[in-house]
Amino acid sequence: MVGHGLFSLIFTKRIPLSCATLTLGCFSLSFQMLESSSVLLFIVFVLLFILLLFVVLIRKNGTAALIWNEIIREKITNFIMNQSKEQRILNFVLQNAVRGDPCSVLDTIDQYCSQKEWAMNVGNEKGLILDKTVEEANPSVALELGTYCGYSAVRIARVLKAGAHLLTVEFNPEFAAIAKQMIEFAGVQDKVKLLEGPSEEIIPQLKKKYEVDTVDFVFLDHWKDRYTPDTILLQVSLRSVCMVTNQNTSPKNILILGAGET
Ligand SMILES: C[S@@+](CC[C@H](N)C(=O)[O-])C[C@H]1O[C@@H](n2cnc3c(N)ncnc32)[C@H](O)[C@@H]1O
Repeated sequence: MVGHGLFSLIFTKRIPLSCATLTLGCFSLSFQMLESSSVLLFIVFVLLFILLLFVVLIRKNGTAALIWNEIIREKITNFIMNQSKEQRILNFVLQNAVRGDPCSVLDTIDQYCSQKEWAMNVGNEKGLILDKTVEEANPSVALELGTYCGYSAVRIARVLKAGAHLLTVEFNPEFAAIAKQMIEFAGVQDKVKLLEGPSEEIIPQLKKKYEVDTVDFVFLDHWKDRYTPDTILLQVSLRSVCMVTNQNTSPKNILILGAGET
């Protein structure tokens, strides 16, 4: 009807042609706008729905929460702050812990990781079992595979007897650099030697390069696919007495923290 009226107006020349073209253009434009705004609205609605689903998933599902926190959120924070999570942990310790006090360093790391960002330290709960196991083994030479930021290295070093020392192995250069600063700040640097490199290369060199004949205590806390091969390597290369791990996928005769003896 509207179209017919417009055409009759144009053909009876009651309005100029350019004006009619403009009116028609306005009509089609507003129709297109209406169409595109409803498409836009639909897209916004779908995105909001996906977001809602994602939030529910993160709250209900541990894996989704881990993916969100460890991959997406952490990458975004790293990008915005131009800094890694491990660097943020170290900075928090440098600003809030007491220099030369290992317990204060451990408490500060625990505080940061429980309140701000989760990190793969052994933590206080398993840490208490680790302390007890080290004290019982009373090692002269202890070995840790997987230093990360140095949390467990500080933990082990602070309960070692006088004259004893810990060798800790880390293949990630960034983590190794952070752990060195953490160990120094905690004041246990005289008891800890950080060996940078993959465990599979370091273990066979322990005897010749680092003059280690026996390790009295081993804490396996690196990637779990290396547990069995590194245990075998340790048995071939050295005499190791007490082995402790943080995971339940380890070889037999190794104490699993929090799970008793296997
Ligand atoms: C679970 S974290 C260690 C946490 C640390 N023990 C603590 O409780 O503070 C595992 C660490 O092992 C290191 N790692 C994994 N495989 C390794 C290997 N084959 N040699 C040396 N380091 C390794 C990783 O880079 C990571 O920093």
